[in-house]
Amino acid sequence: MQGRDRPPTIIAPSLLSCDFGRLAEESKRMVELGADWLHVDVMDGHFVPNLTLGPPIVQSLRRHTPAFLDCHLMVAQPARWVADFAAAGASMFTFHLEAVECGQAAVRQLIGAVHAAGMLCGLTIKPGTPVEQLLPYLEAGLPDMVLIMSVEPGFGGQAFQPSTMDKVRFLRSRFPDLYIEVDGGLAPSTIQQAADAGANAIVAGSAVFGAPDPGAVICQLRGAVDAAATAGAQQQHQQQQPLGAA
Ligand SMILES: O=C(CO)[C@@H](O)[C@H](O)COP(=O)(O)O
Ligand SMILES: [Fe+2]
Repeated sequence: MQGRDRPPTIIAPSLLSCDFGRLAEESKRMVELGADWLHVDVMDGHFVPNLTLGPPIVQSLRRHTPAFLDCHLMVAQPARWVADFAAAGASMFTFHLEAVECGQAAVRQLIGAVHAAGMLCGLTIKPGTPVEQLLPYLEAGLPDMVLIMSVEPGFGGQAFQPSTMDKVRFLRSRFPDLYIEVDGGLAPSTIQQAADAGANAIVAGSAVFGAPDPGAVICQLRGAVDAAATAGAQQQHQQQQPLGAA
């Protein structure tokens, strides 16, 4: 997914905030309202203190939608689940760096296994994990995406942590073409901070599903990210002009 240009704006409603009894309809509705991806939060009650869904539900959902399923694995031992998520039809398999206990070699091996299984691979970190821990993998061009958590993983509806945007700024300045996703507390009231920091992929659960007009919220989130990307590109262009050029 890496090229020379800044990656496209992606809005990914988090299905964690939908009515799970109507998962297929809600997924279709989000795509019709302009969602680019569907964000699927997988929690195991161990890595995080909450329990959600696993491969059988992803497989059922896949029968109802061709949408990009952006699976965020908040699980211990993510390597155990690669084959099952691939078979279920997951598009992106994003795992937590904190969940891999055996060091850099194990992380590299897991990224390779995700790719070999036919999925894109994302790497994610909690708010307390230093962003530098991602660098060995990014410098080697291994993950397709980085997910910067802007809340402690485990629950929807938490308050956005603005300090986590420093990590996004840091990554965007070094990797202009990297897919950088942010997740947690994103809403019309907080999107500007994520957009200005350089995030291109936005996960939003409660702000979208809790809104009277979810389509308008998707549109607002997209507008803020697009505008910040355009402003950033203009600034870069001006900086590249020789002194005295118009
Ligand atoms: O991964 C998570 C929570 O752990 C998220 O994907 C949440 O589902 C986002 O929900 P909001 O903060 O947008 O309500
Ligand atoms: Fe998530």
